[in-house]
Amino acid sequence: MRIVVALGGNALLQRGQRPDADVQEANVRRAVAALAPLAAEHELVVTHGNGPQVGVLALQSASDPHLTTPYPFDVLGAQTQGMIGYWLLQAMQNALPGRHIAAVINQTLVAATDPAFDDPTKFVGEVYERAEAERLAAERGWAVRADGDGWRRVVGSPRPLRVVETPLIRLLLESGAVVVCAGGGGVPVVRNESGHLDGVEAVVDKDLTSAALAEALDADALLVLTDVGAVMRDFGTPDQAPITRETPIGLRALDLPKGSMGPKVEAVCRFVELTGGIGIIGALDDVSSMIAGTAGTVVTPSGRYDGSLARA
Ligand SMILES: Nc1ncnc2c1ncn2[C@@H]1O[C@H](COP(=O)(O)OP(=O)(O)O)[C@@H](O)[C@H]1O
Ligand SMILES: NC(=O)OP(=O)(O)O
Repeated sequence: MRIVVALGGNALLQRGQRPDADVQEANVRRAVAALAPLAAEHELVVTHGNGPQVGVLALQSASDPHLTTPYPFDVLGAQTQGMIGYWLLQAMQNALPGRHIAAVINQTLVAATDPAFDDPTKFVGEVYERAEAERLAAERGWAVRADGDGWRRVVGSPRPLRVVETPLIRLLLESGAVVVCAGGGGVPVVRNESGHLDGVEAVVDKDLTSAALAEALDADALLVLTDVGAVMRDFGTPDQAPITRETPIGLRALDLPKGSMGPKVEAVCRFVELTGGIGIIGALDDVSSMIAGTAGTVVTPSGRYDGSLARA
C-alpha cells in the first residue's frame, strides 16, 4: 500500500519545549521509531510541519545586523525543510539500514490571488502572553491571534494547489525509497506571467498539502499524526468523546478550530472524498493501531473500516 503520513508540529516540538536542536532531534528519533514499522511494509511518504521552527528562523533573520532585509518566508520555509529533512533523513537511515531515504526540498503552487494572503491564520513561532504578543505586533508589524490559551504570530496561508515536484516524488517512491517532502506544506510559489516560479511570503498548511500530494500520488491512505488520540466530539467539555469511525460529511459537520484540528479534518475529508481512500487522524504512538482500526478517527466513504487498508 502507498501511505502518506503527515507529522504534526507537536511530534517535532511540543508546547513549552525549548527549540534547541538536541530536543528536536530526540523528538524526531521518537517519531521515526513509530514510523519505521510502516516503512518496512508499505510505500511511505513522510511530510512534516514547520510552524514553531519557521518562527524561530524568522526571529533570527529579523535580528541579524548583517541583513538589509530579513529573509522572506519562502526562504525560511526552505531552510526548515533542509533542517527537519536532515534530521528525519538521518534518523530513518539509522532505523532502516539498507533502505534508500530521500529528503526532497519542494515547492507548492498557490494562487497569487488567494484571499488568504490578506487574512493571516497560520501560527508560527512561540506562544506569548496576550500583552507581549500585542507589543511585538506593534513593534514588528506582525499579525497575532489567540492560539488556545496563548497568543502567536500568524502569517498568510494560501491553499495548496499542487506539489511542483510530484513526478519526482513518485519516481523515488517507485524506486523503493522512503520520501520525506512537503515540509512546512512546501515552499509556497506562484507562476508568474513568464511561466516561471516565484516564491511568495506565506506558510502553507502541511495537512492540506499532504492531502493534495496523497491524491496526486494515488495513495491508499493519508495518516495525520498529532498529539491527541482522535478527533473528539464536544472537545474540551466533560462530555468529550473520541470519534472512531466517520464519513467525510459527518466529520465536516463538527465545528473545529481553524488553526489546529480544522485543517486536519479538512485534509482527511478532502482526500477521502476525492479518492475513495482512507484517512486517519490520531496520535503518533498509535500508528500501528490506527491502521489496524483500533485507534484514531478513521474516515472512509462509507464510515466503515475493517483494518485492511484495502478500499471497500
Ligand atoms: N475536536 C477536537 N478533537 C481533538 N483535538 C482537538 C479538537 N479541536 C481542537 N483540538 C486540538 O487540536 C490539537 C492538534 O492540532 P495542532 O496543535 O495544530 O497539531 P500539530 O501541531 O500536531 O499539527 C490538539 O492538541 C487539540 O488541542
Ligand atoms: N506548515 C505547517 O502546517 O506547520 P505546522 O504543522 O507546524 O503548523
